[in-house]
Amino acid sequence: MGKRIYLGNDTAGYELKMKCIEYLEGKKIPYADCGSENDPDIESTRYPFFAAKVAAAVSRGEARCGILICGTGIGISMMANKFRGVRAALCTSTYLSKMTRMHNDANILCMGGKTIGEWEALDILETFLNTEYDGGFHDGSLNLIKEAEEYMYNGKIWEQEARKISTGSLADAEIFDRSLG
Ligand SMILES: O=C(CO)[C@H](O)[C@H](O)COP(=O)(O)O
Repeated sequence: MGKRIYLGNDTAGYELKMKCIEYLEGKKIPYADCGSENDPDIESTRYPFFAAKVAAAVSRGEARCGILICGTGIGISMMANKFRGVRAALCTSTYLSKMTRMHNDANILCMGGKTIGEWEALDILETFLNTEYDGGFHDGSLNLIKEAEEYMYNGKIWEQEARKISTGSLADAEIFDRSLG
């Protein structure tokens, strides 16, 4: 069996996650449901726990990709992006879903259970799963993100390398330096 798609949600994302699971089952795509379950007897679940389960699996290379759903998709994407190697993208349209695969090689799709309808969400999901990363020019940008991760995790100085990757002029490099503070 190939790698599974990992799904996670909070209470507000539960219904849409179940629709995504129906879709995956219909297509016989293997998945792992990391919760939360919808238990009316407990208070609302907290999205960071479920984002962490999915993001850790993606970060370790155990998952094909992730799907995370909270009310808006915002909080759950914020948490997922704390994990090394995770590129979680909040998508509200099929266009964004296509672009984030082609340009960002996003490995977690985030959606808002309260902000989009079922059919739009499934179209976004299908596009996410069926769009390949373009590579080429975009590798340079992803390398900069990786360098920033090394800096955050290992304290490596990455500015010089980032400047080399930058194809811009000296003026661009100066703007880049300023943005690093
Ligand atoms: O969207 C979210 C985070 O970005 C959460 O789903 C939302 O904050 C949960 O709120 P509630 O428990 O009132 O549904």
